[in-house]
Formats: sequence, structure tokens, C-alpha cells
Amino acid sequence: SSREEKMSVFPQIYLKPEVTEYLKSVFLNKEVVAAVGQQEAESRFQKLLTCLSHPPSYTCVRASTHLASLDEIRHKLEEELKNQMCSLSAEEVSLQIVPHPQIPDVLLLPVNGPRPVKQLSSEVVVGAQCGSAVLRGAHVFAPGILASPKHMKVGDLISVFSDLEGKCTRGATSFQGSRVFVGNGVAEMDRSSIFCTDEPAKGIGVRMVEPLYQSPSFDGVLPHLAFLQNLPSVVVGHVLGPRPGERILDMCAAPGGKTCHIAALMGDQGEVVALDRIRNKIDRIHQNAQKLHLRCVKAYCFNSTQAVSSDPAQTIEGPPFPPESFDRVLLDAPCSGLGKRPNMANTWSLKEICSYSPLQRKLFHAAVQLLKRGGVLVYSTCTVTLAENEEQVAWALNAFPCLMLQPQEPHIGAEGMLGAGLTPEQLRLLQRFSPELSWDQTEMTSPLPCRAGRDTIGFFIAKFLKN
Ligand SMILES: C[S@@+](CC[C@H](N)C(=O)[O-])C[C@H]1O[C@@H](n2cnc3c(N)ncnc32)[C@H](O)[C@@H]1O
Repeated sequence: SSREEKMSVFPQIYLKPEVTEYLKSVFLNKEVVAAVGQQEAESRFQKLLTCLSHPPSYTCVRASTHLASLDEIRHKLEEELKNQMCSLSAEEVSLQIVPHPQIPDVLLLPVNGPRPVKQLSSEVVVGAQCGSAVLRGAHVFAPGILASPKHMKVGDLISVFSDLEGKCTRGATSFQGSRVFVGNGVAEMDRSSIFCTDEPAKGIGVRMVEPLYQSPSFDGVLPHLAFLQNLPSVVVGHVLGPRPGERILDMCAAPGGKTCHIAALMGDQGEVVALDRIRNKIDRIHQNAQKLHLRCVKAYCFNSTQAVSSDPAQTIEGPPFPPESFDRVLLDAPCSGLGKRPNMANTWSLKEICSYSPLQRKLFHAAVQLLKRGGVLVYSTCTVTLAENEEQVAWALNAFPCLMLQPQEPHIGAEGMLGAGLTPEQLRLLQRFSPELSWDQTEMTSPLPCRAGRDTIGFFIAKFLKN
């Protein structure tokens, strides 16, 4: 269709063939095929592979409504971004910031793209992660640069390419492997200050002037009021529903996006305990909490599978904790991450993709023990497999008879996917963000708030009550 041509500028996400086969068997499982037919199931799977390599059509900002009203934040943001864009030509400045109709602390900004941009002969190659950030409005930071022309000088106009499979060596002068064009920019550093320094280079290396997908760059813009976060991640905080004064556990918290949201929803009253296994990621949680003026966050480096204390008289403040210590627990589990967008290539083996389920169950065990009776447990992932989502729910309901699925508020994603043996009522209680379901109906002309509920990263949320 013409929309396909307009929307799909990148090839489908590249996965190892064994991973593609596996995912196909998931999306074309017996229950799904029986319900929608072979052809529709196949079509959804192909759309999934296509939309994963493309960025969502809007940028989602979580507004610090614990510090100012949404309207104030929207006006300030408009001012800031207008200043930033004054260098662009008048017709390019069409700034539209829209509040989400169902989520009281979300502002949406449309992404303009894909735009027709001409490739130049001078080329910079960046890592895939950097390339994805550029597609979501970022400039190129020096550490992301892998290859640059031999004589690149400040002010040179260059095309930026993303290295899909991580094959480009740092410091190369050219690269012919698989890569995609993400736009044009102006070099802010010359080659020698990027590669020939004792310390790793810092700051913007290439300022994007003609990005393929254009959205305002949020680097340093109102850092205490505007936090970039994927829409489903913001939904998680609301579904957890923390209240002022409660004690909340965020078991896999770094870099703390959801932790800070939870603290903000509590008006910074109570306690949010944030754990993560990786030490240097704990600093990021502290930095984010400080940036957003939140004091009720306590972050610890800890393996959450060991977070339950066997000593019921445990009195120290930090982990491990006695059973039934928390009013609510968030398990935003480490996962295969296959829902992330844009993601043009994933070089993982099937074994790696399938390695998360046992860890998720261990974490789930600890989560259930640490939760008070009458408390709420939210389980979430940013992946699309059944094994890490609906099958984990089926397992949990069986392993912990005290758990009951709960309705979610807001519920803007689809329901759970068929194939894990859950009942229709159970599936309706689950929230699965499935961008493939509306990839070619999500007209760019349809109103932004409508698009925003569907054109998201792939994501999954389950909410339980412990009796
Ligand atoms: C999906 S990310 C969390 C994102 C975070 N909730 C946010 O919204 O910013 C999963 C995190 O789990 C952490 N992790 C993995 N295994 C863990 C374990 N056994 N205990 C604690 N944290 C773990 C990883 O280091 C990673 O930061």
C-alpha cells in the first residue's frame, strides 16, 4: 500500500534466523491461528518485524506534575523548544504539544518523518544504540561515533549511518557493512578530538540538522520538569497506583524512570525502595531522583532474587527485607527486550532470548513474599514473547494461589495474547502494547492521542492482588 511505502523506510528488524523462526511460532501459535486465521496471524507477524525497526510517530514526555501543573509545564516546554528551533526555517517549526487524554502527566509531541533527506558523500558511522537515539530526536554524542572521514573538521556537513550488526571498528575511516542512513548533521568535533584523546571524548560530536525523523532534542531541556519515557512505561506507574505514605519496592529499578514516577505519584511522601544488581546503575537512580527533586527514593545495589530476609527480626534499613514489608511491589523484569523501538538488528541467539524466564520466576518468588497481604504486585516487560509475558502470568497464578489478576487503570493497550492457556477473562485483565495490530491503520493524519495508544514500543503489564 502507499502507506507502507510512506511509513517503511527501513528493512524489517534483522534477527538471527532461529530467533525469527521462534517468534513466528509464537505469533502463529495454534490458539491465535484458530481465532484470527493463518493469514491474519502471518500479516501481524510481518507488521511486527516492520514496525520494530521504525520509531514511534510521537515523542512521549512525562511531566513532573508534582512540581508544576501540566499546563504550566506544557507552556514552558513550548517556549524552550521554540528557542531551540529558531535556527530552523519557519515552515519547519510546527510545534504541537498535546496532553494525553487519559494520562494526567503525559505530553505528546509528533515526530516528523520519515522526511526526504539527501545523502552526502562524507559519512560518519555510529553504533546501533546511538543510531536509534538519533531516530528519536537525539544528536550524535562523541562516544557513539565509530567511523569518520579521515580529515573531518568542525563544521563539515556529513551523513550519519547506523551500524546494524556492531561490525564497524572504532576509529575506522569508512565502513561497508550493513548500515542504514539516519540523517545529516554538522560535525562539532574534528576527527582527532573524537578518537585521539587520552580520555573518552564527551559531548555532541555531530549536531543533527536534517534528521530522517525530526523531533525536538530534549538534551538539557527543563530537566526537572520533562522526563523522556516510553508511553507504556508511564502507564506502569499509574497501574501500580501508589498512594502518599506507602512503602513501595521497585525490584529492578535502574536507571529509575519508573522509580521516580512512583515517587512523584506519591507526592514524595512515603518511601520508594529501588534495587538493582548493577552498582554503577545505582548512581543513575540517585541522579534522576535528585534531578526531579524527589527525596523519598532509597536506592541500593542488591540482587533482588535474594531480597527476602530469613531473619524476621531484621531491623536494618536496607535489603534484605523481612517478608510482607511492602504495600506495593513493581517487578519491571529484565527481559529479552524485543519490544524496543526503533531496533534494526538484534544479534542475540535463541538461547539468549530464552534465558530470562527462569530469572523472572526467581524475582517473582521474592516479589510475592515481600508484598503485604492486600498489596498490589505489577509485573512488566518490554518484550513480545509469550514465555516472558502471558506464560509467566499463567505460571504465577498456578504457583501462588494467593494472587488474583486485577483490572488496570488506564488500559490503553490491547489485551493479552492467546497461546498461554489463559481464559478470555484473564486475557482481558492483561495489557499488551502491540504496535503490529494497527501499524497500517495508524495514519499520520489521525489525531496524536489516538496514535499514541497504539504506535508504542512492544510492552506487557500484569497487575495482581495478594490475598
Ligand atoms: C527493564 S530494566 C529496568 C528499567 C527501570 N525499571 C526503569 O524504568 O528505568 C531491568 C533492570 O534489572 C536489573 N536486574 C537484572 N537482574 C537483577 C537482579 N537479579 N536483581 C536486581 N536487579 C536486576 C538490570 O540491571 C536492569 O537495570
